[in-house]
Amino acid sequence: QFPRQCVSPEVLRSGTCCPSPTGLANDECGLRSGRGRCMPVVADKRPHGPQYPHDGRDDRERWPLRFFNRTCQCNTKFSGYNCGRCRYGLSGVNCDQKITDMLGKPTFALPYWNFAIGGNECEICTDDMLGARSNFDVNSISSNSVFSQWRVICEDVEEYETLGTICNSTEGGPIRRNPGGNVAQPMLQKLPENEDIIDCLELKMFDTPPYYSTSAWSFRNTIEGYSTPKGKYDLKVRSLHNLAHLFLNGTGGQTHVSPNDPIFVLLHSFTDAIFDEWLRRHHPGTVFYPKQNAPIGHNWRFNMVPFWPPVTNGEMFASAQDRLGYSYEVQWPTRAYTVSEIITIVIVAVVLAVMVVVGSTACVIRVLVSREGLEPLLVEHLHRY
Ligand SMILES: O=C(O)c1cc2cc(O)c(O)cc2[nH]1
Repeated sequence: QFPRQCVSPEVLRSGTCCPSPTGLANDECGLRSGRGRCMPVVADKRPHGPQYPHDGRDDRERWPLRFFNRTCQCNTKFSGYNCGRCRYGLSGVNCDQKITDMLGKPTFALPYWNFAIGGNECEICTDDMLGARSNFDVNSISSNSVFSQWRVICEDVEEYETLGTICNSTEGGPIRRNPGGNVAQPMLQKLPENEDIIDCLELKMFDTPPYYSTSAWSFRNTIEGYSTPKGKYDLKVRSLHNLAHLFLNGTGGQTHVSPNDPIFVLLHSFTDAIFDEWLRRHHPGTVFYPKQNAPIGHNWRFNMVPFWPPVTNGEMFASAQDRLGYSYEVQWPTRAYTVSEIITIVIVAVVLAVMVVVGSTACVIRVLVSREGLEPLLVEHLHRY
């Protein structure tokens, strides 16, 4: 997540990540043209909750101070790690031209993997997409795929945990993947179902105490995949996002290396799209971040990890529309109706149709009657009886 210019040993030692957008000296963060300036990072000092057991040893604490204490702060029209870009909705050399037709014409699209199709096939694991299974080794990617020789970096967890270094390892072995092939754990051999997404979107609460992988009835923990798709917590369950990872059964199923498999990006853009749909149904205002006692990075107004440049969760959830100016145009499947529901719908529709026909016939008779001059007689009749 850090800009490449900031990860050399010297820059890391300095604790300052303030590159220049022009490459000129004394122009860090575009200072010369008023784009931004290099400023101390503000990180919330309140303690995080006790759930995560690596207190004092986790790089995400008080993000991003373990790595950098000075970063670019951009003036209103500018954005990016070096203030070299325009804020969303503006364009031009000086970022002073409004892009007016943003909503009508989306300017970008994200590829995704719809993993909620059930079954034990990885539809996108073909050689013209993310790579088929090798004919010679079930855990490898076919040599006809561009990803067959894709190497894993940062494989060595120990290097990271014992030396406390940022991963700078040389390349490891090739990506491993055997989708749906974990015979020892049949529950991980099947992808999530479409119905699971429909169920998790019904959950109204964004999160619930203890704001962790043990939370029940929490949309966050359910989409993450630590509870049933309806939100019931169960230690043994793996669903949705987690199940898609574990289904891959290889590099993509191991937390510390999974981003090395290019499927990771597609799996996560689909997960994000489900979250986006949840936000649109339940409104961003309902996203609940506790004031304290959430795990690292999750308390209200903490910087989100590992976002760069630093952004607090309050800023992030101000509103997707305000910050980003776009919304998805996704047609989500609705729940399939049962036979008895269909019969009820048909009966209600027929009754309504009959009422409309009878009502309009009565109107026609009434008009005809009044035309014939019989209305006074009719009124008298009604009064009498
Ligand atoms: O065991 C899990 O639930 C699990 C594995 C795994 C791998 C991964 O890369 C993730 O991002 C999540 C995850 N969960």
